[in-house]
Amino acid sequence: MNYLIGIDIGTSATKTVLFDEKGAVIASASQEYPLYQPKNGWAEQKPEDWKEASLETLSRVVRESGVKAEDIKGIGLSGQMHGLVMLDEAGEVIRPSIIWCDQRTAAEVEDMNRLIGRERLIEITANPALTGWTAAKILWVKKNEPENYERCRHILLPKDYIRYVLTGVFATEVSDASGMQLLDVPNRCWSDEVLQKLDIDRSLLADVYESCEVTGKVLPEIAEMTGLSVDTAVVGGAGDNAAAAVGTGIVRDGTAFTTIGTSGVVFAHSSKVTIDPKGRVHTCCCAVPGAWHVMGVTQGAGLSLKWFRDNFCQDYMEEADKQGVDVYDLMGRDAAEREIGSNKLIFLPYLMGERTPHLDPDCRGVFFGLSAIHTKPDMIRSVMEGVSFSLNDCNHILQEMGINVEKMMACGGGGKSPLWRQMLADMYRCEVNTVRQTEGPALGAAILAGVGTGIYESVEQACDALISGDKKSEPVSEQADAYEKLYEVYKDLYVDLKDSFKKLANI
Ligand SMILES: Nc1ncnc2c1ncn2[C@@H]1O[C@H](COP(=O)(O)OP(=O)(O)O)[C@@H](O)[C@H]1O
Ligand SMILES: O=C(CO)[C@@H](O)[C@H](O)COP(=O)(O)O
Repeated sequence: MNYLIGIDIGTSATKTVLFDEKGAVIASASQEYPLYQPKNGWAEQKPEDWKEASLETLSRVVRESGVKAEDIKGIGLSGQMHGLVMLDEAGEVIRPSIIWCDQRTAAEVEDMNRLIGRERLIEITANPALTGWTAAKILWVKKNEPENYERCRHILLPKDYIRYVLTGVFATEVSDASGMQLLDVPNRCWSDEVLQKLDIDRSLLADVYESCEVTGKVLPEIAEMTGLSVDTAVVGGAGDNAAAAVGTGIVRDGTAFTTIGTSGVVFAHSSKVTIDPKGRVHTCCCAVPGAWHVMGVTQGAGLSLKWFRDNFCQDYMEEADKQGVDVYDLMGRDAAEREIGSNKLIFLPYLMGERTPHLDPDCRGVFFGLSAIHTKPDMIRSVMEGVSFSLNDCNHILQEMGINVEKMMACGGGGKSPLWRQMLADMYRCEVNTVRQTEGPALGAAILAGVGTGIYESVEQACDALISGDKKSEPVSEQADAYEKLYEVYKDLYVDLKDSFKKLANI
């Protein structure tokens, strides 16, 4: 039997899973790490933490599975997108990674529009200049930390740094590279024009592969440390959303998924390049060769619920420990008992600014309508509803663009919650389903490794063979009507508060 490994470098943790070629989980391990917020709106993580978590979880799955090293044919990498990793001549990390939800680069976004022109940038990179994307972060370091920029010899994305650790190779692939804003997305290669206009040296960037292509093999010292073989191939892999698409079988037109991880994403597969002229959703290459995807992004989805748990739910955490159950399940159980609209309490999930639909780094979270009647379960429900309203914004834009969605799946940590899935089904007014295989991005990355090493014929064939449907959430029309009224208020709130957010940011 052949075996494959998927490694997903998430924002909350790295999750590594060893699968057999039929897609069964043989062993899995995960390791968490912190998110640093040195200032309001800034977000950083340490690449060294990702490295330690990747090597530790790899060693654990290889050891615990008892599988022979030579039977592990390939590793696929998946990871949080857009993060900037800078390495010096010796391959050492220069500074903490500025990650996807960091919002410090408003001035650099303006610079990009001035240097390239908004329309031209969209034509080449399929997206407008975005604060969370890598190019603006590179310009920020260049301007604010010239000594670090001077020392920099290699610019990598989070999962591509792990590739370098495992193989010694500097490589990336089209899906994640799309989120750097330096890629010619329709033609799937670096854009000389963008690089030249932003004055970024091409030699700093890694070579670009397709997601299934083999990029290197495991280094001898890593094989020794983890129990892997030097013959194990490492394929391109994919950004976490493109990998989750493969892991949930979203590889054909008409299919889409909503993921609630730290961020929230509504993702639709597209066999052609489809661009929102207003730039509210992203268009990227997907992991299926010759195809793309469109996705709307909520900056603080699971992040909002985690923030609420960490700061206000000590009681739930103690109770969950006592009962030996998941704290989110306990919180969800109480929230499910509250009525739709959380007793007229509306949450705006803009804790880290917002991308879709506002593209606004300055907006922030709001509880609107607080009354003395409200209790903690109302607030938990309100957070979950607010995140769902934001995902509903994403879904509306995909519809407005004429993207036909016949099948909507749910995944990510928050996708495990039946309450959250029901909210999405009601707001979208369509079925929201899950797949039996819950490893999402890790499974997607392992499938890509299987295609690259010749175990599977194609991504589509592997998905058809390995992925099967599970739970269904059907929309309930009275609930959908109730959410629709609340959604109108939710949408108005941003319009009403936009200027106040800016004023507050400028103090
Ligand atoms: N049982 C659950 N019910 C609701 N939300 C959950 C549950 N488990 C996890 N979550 C949410 O999912 C988030 C983590 O999702 P995950 O996909 O693992 O994130 P990432 O890929 O960003 O590391 C948590 O922050 C939490 O908000
Ligand atoms: O920025 C994006 C997509 O554009 C995020 O989806 C990141 O890729 C982080 O993902 P999670 O840690 O939430 O999975």
